[in-house]
Amino acid sequence: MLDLNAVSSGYGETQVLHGLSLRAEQGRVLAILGRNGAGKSTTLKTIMGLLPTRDGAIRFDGRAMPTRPFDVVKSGIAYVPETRDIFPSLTVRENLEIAAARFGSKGADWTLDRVVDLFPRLGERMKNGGAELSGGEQQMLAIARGLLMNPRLLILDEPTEGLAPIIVKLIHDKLMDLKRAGLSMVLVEQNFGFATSLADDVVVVSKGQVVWTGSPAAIRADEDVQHRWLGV
Ligand SMILES: Nc1ncnc2c1ncn2[C@@H]1O[C@H](COP(=O)(O)OP(=O)(O)OP(=O)(O)O)[C@@H](O)[C@H]1O
Repeated sequence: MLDLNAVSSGYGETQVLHGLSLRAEQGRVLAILGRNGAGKSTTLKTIMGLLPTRDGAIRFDGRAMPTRPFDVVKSGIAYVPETRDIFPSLTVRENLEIAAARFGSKGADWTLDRVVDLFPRLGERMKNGGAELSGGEQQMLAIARGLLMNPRLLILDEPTEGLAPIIVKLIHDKLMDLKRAGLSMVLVEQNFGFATSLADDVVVVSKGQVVWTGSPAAIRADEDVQHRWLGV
């Protein structure tokens, strides 16, 4: 579904990805793991067109990925950034409506009602401003907004960062529901247990390259790999 072939990218003079290759398969969850600074977020930003691909190629469903972020989203990829990026001065409803109006389509699968069914808490907070939400509620809103873009692939950067264990479990269960419903996902996550229990496939990134590929069961069983590449 999504293919990165020897992709290089970075910030100004700093090259961060050095020929990174990976594949995310249709209907599966791919977890990208690695230490801080390995290049995981940079990989996601490059996929989304927020950073230009300097070398190599990205393909989505066999076609060259568009270069503008707007066109990447239009092609069917929604991105939930680490910073969540909700509009703090708009209400929950307005945050959702903007996403639906900009990227939704008539007869689309995901509607306001459906994301509120998934996250009832958001239904209770519809009139609250983005800035009034807890971290967990902001994450729910960021995911709901992504879904309203009706993606074929949902990309999440550290969805559990800074959240209390009970909210981490809630987010886990919701993402599991989405996975069971057949949604393809790419997940960057520091929480090893969270990532390996959701994922079907795992890649480990170090210094801007993929250094290990395998199944969640294989990496859970391999303390050497965990120690060497994740510092677990
Ligand atoms: N805006 C930026 N300008 C310059 N360098 C950056 C920028 N953002 C990240 N970097 C550098 O790129 C490298 C990879 O960062 P990246 O955010 O992709 O790491 P990561 O694997 O996602 O880790 P983390 O969990 O810390 O986010 C790091 O060395 C980082 O300092």
